[in-house]
Amino acid sequence: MAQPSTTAEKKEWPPLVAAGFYGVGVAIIAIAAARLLNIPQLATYGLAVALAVLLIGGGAGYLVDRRARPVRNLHAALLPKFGPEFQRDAIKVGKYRSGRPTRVVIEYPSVFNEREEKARKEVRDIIAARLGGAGDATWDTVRRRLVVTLDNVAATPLIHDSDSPTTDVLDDTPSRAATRDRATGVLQNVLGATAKVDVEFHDDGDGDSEHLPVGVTVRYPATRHDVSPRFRQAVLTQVDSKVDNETGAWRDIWDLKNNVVKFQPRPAFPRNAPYPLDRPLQKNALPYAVNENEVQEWVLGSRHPHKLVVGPTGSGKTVLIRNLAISAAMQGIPVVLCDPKRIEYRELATFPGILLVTRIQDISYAILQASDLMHERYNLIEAGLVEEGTFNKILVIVDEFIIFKDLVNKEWKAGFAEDETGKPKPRKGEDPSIDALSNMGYLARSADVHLVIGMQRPDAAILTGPLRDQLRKRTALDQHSVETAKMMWGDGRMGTTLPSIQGRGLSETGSGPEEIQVLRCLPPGTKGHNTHDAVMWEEVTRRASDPALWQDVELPPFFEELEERRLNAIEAIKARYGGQQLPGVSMDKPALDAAPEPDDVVEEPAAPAPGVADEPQSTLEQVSPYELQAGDQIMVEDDTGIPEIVEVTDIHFGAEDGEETITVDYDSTENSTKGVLHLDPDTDVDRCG
Ligand SMILES: Nc1ncnc2c1ncn2[C@@H]1O[C@H](COP(=O)(O)OP(=O)(O)OP(=O)(O)O)[C@@H](O)[C@H]1O
Repeated sequence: MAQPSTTAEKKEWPPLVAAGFYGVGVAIIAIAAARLLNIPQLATYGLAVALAVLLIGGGAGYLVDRRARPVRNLHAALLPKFGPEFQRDAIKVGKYRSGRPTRVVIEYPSVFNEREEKARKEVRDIIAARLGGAGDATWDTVRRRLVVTLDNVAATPLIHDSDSPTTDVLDDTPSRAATRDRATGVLQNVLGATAKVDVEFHDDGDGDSEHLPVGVTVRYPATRHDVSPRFRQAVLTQVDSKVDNETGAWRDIWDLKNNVVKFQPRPAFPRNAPYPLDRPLQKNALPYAVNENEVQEWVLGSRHPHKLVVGPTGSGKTVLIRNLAISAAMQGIPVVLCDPKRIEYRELATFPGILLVTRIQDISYAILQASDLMHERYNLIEAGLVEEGTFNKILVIVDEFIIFKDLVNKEWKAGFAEDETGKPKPRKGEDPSIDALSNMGYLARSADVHLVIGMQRPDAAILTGPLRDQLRKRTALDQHSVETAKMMWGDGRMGTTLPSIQGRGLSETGSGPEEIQVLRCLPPGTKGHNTHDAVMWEEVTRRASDPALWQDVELPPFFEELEERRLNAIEAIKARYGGQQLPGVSMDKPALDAAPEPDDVVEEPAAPAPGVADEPQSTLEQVSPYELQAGDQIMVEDDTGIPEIVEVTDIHFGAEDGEETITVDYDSTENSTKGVLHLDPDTDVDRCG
């Protein structure tokens, strides 16, 4: 229904009637003049002129009217779309062929939203129906002008936005037309209303998939945003989420010079990407994943000095960090691998070049030692004895950083410092290793010390603190929460549509965050380990064991010291359990037995080691120091951080400077020594049940 016009329309007479009025007028004037002037011939001439006016004026008027009629009809039909502001003179016909318009320029009012594909299509359809023929519509959004060029011999009245492939559009089935509209709408929304979207389908596509596109090409108006990886990722996310294809995902290929982006169905991403043993390792490059096209490596250097790995339990974080550790070891780069969860990297305990540190105090010590080494290297550079960047590289990995920080700070606060008089006093602040680690973030790169920080979820202290810029080489595994996406990539949409596949995530690849699959290299004893993994692990171990690799590498002295502590701690534990090894824990080199394929692997509950299950197990319970009694067995750590069980012989309660004090005398059964322990009244103690 046409809306009523606010401007009064002029009454227009049909051309013949109007010419008749003029003719009669001329005849009346001629007759009147003949009578008045008494010249009878005037009436004869006048009637002849009136007849001529009637015939010529009527004919010409009819022709003019015939030309103007389509425009008039078009105006009436477009009025509901463009609103009352839209005047008839806003439609100008540039060219006619055989009396029908072939080029029309329409100036549309500002109320019309040409960004909506649906609205544009309605306008195009009206023009096609009123003017007939097929053609192009070009929208000039700045001047609010629509230029339509028509080939009015075409049988099917259809107008498409310019640059769309006319023949394809004409061949579209309704479902393909719907896909084309959808893709066009989605892409014009993000790349501008004048973006030209060309959607391709299989020539012979039929059945359920006939409407699924096999390619989309977009020519978009020049924009400064397209150089931003984040913008490009956002465009891809839109297409991925809103336009279907056969593989379920798209890849984007940008031609920034020509403002063109092509989308192609992305081949299914591999669930398993074996560690590329055939590929020669580039110097200081640690392979860890594949993106869609190639192996991703972290090149230890000043561009990306340190790496952050985020992944919830079971996402494949351990596998990724293990890849980094073994890649480094295979190049003769010593690795300090700190694992506060203690059992994630057991198989690396015997791996050449890798120092596995699992006890909280040892991890703190290892970090402080690495920090000292870094400062020592600075001394050497400053003294002109060694050139910057020429030391042996060292990789320091702290997995489960948040857990470590929490535990080490608890222990720090539970300990005592001495005041000026030598009396114990509570410690304040954080364990020194936390500060040392933060300083290493800034300084370590020049000393060829590189850090890997692993954690289950992004930690604001790391990602907003001073380490942030040093940790640009990031990987986040698993489908992201909005929070993770924001903290890791500054965009709450990134990674939120990732499939939940072990080892799948987003990684900073140099051209922005990209989807990756972590390389598979599973040692014996890990879930899913099969015969291929066994062969691979044997080869990886063989390569890292090459003596030529290590002959010029000087391992820092704390490597030996901490390794000895670890072995001593294990021996102490074995001794406590009568020399029996705990179920599932093996310090021996793993046997490379044939194992089932990954899909068939069913986790068997670990069988208890012979003898162990039958023996009464000691359990630890946390009790307040006030509950302790003489004769209780409690767990303490010696000066080097090795845990041992001791027997309480006496307890003294007192007060100093208004603060309660608790002192415990004990006997160490393992070392046959006596000792004294100062306990914090608010901190629980591990008592053996
Ligand atoms: N990239 C991968 N390729 C093949 N399998 C993988 C991959 N990543 C993980 N897996 C499988 O998932 C299991 C668990 O992975 P991983 O131990 O790395 O998890 P996680 O994130 O460290 O979790 P948690 O902290 O609980 O140990 C592996 O033992 C392996 O079977």
